[in-house]
Amino acid sequence: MNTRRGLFVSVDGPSGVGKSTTVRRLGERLTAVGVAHHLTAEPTDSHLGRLAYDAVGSSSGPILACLFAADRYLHLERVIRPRAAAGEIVISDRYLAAGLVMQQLDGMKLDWLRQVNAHADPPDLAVILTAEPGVLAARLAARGAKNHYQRRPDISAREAALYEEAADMLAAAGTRVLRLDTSQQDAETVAAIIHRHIDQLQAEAKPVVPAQAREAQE
Ligand SMILES: Nc1ncnc2c1ncn2[C@@H]1O[C@H](COP(=O)(O)OP(=O)(O)OP(=O)(O)O)[C@@H](O)[C@H]1O
Ligand SMILES: Cc1cn([C@H]2C[C@H](O)[C@@H](COP(=O)(O)O)O2)c(=O)[nH]c1=O
Repeated sequence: MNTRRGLFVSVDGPSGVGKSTTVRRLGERLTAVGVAHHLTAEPTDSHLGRLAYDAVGSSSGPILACLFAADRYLHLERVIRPRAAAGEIVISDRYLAAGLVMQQLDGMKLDWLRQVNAHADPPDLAVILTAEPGVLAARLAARGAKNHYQRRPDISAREAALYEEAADMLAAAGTRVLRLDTSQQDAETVAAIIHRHIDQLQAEAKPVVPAQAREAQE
């Protein structure tokens, strides 16, 4: 029986900073040491996630904010909460911070975005990947833009500043935030740092005591 407590870790950060690459590397590391985990992402591949994804570029800020938040709530109900409760390490490529940042680029105010997302569980660890704007722009150019946000000329500096602000806000609200500057560190090194923090969080968490063992102790 798995007696370790599950954890929910989100990985966010500006366009092209390396979220997907880092999450994949982290998954490989956890697999190598036999830790039960689940890699997931937002938008999800549910009907709501597809609706949100397809609306990017053609819908206004309020519509996008509500669609992405609805997908987030479904993600929590169907994937994040049940899997973490079953003892898995759930790692999401984009989560709440994306909702607080991307829709500001669509003209929405941060306070309103917080309210729309008020019922989204805080992650046990919110990783915010950062890099110098010049590095971000170079990574985006090398990989290629995937959406209309990434084709804006000043996107890297603007997003980097908004993620800093979102990280401050999450930390002030009591969420454990890990900011990692990836400008000089490859994805493997970044994944190894996150892995160490996950180990630390698990060591701090009380193990789940199965009911029978608890009764025997009492
Ligand atoms: N730590 C790193 N150092 C250098 N290059 C990296 C690092 N992490 C990722 N990359 C490279 O940067 C590019 C963007 O990476 P990736 O697609 O993982 O970013 P992303 O943040 O998931 O992008 P998006 O915001 O579009 O979802 C890729 O070419 C990837 O190989
Ligand atoms: C969670 C979330 C996502 N978005 C946008 C940002 C991108 O355009 C896509 C995600 O695609 P990627 O492959 O991860 O780059 O969705 C958003 O606007 N708001 C959100 O909350």
